[in-house]
Amino acid sequence: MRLPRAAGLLLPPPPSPAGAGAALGPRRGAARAPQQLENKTKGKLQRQICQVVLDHFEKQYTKELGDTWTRVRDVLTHPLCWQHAVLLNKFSWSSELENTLCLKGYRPLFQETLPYLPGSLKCYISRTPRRFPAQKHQIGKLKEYYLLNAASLLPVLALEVKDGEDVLDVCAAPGGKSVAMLQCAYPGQFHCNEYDGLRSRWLKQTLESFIPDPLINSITVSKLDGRQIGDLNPELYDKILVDAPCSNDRSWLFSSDIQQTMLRLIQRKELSSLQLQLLRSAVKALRPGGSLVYSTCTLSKAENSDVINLILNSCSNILPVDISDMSKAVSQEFTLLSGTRQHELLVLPEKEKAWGPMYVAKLKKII
Ligand SMILES: C[S@@+](CC[C@H](N)C(=O)[O-])C[C@H]1O[C@@H](n2cnc3c(N)ncnc32)[C@H](O)[C@@H]1O
Repeated sequence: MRLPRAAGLLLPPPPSPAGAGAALGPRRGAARAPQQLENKTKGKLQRQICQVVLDHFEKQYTKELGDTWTRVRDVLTHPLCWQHAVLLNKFSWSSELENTLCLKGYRPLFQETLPYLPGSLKCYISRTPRRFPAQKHQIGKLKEYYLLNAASLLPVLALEVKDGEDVLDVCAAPGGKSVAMLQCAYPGQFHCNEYDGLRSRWLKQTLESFIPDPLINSITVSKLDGRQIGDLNPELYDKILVDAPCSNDRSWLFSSDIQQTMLRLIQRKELSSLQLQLLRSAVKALRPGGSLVYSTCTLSKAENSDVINLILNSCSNILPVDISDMSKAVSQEFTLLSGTRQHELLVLPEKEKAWGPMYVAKLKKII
């Protein structure tokens, strides 16, 4: 089955292996073939930046982020400096894998004390942008690790899922954050939802690749419009993740279909309204006393703090939750936008810390 690429957890193609052509040796006459092969490979790997999107972002993010945007743009437009993290699967743990990672220069991502960091959540990163090979799906065999943008773990850590809690992942495909939550705790009910049919199949396949049998049977996977879940399942969950559909700055910058790109840019304004509706639905689905985390992988203020302000100003039973202790604890590994409020953070990609963009906000329901 050929599956679409992930939104939010996508990684760039790996850097071209050094000297790929040269490795074939210096035979005269044959010299052009490896060079051509190398150029062809490079061509595939060096994806084209979509100028329309870059111009659009340039205008908006210069206004919103000032000089910071220039540094972020330098990372976003150079996939060869993008990094990836290796999230270990506790259900298929291998000491050999950890040894290999260490030998290859990887180290554990979280070395500081965080307000919430279950020992079972293990993630390795490398300073250099090399890519660890992805594992193929094999029927009957669990995968040992998941490759992801390390910032994708921050919404999961902010949610603080504990054993026995009823959890909903509203926009779950391809499933990276669902898998990460299941590394942290054994929820009572775990409900993963994805509206898009194809992506929902992808989500199922991710869960089957990482989660063992008795546990996978207790997970509900649905294909609902997340905007309806609040009415269908009112006050059912202790913890909810709304990892919303968003502009996805990283992948939009490399769009190759100009018509689709123009349409996306025109429809971009409507994303905030969809995000707000998903949040309102999540608020309904939350039990009093429960909490939710909202996240996106865009820098856009309209899709981040503006959406959170709207929900805070329109729902009297919703309060912001202070996540500044977590922000402080992760500030060694992630570059965070300064001046955000205590209930939110924005990860800015930077050289050698090329994680994000990732916006995270935490809210709780009081009655
Ligand atoms: C940012 S991605 C989620 C990534 C996922 N949480 C992960 O970590 O792998 C957002 C997802 O929301 C889905 N989506 C879009 N509209 C939706 C809706 N109305 N209800 C539920 N999901 C929706 C998209 O198809 C997309 O898969």
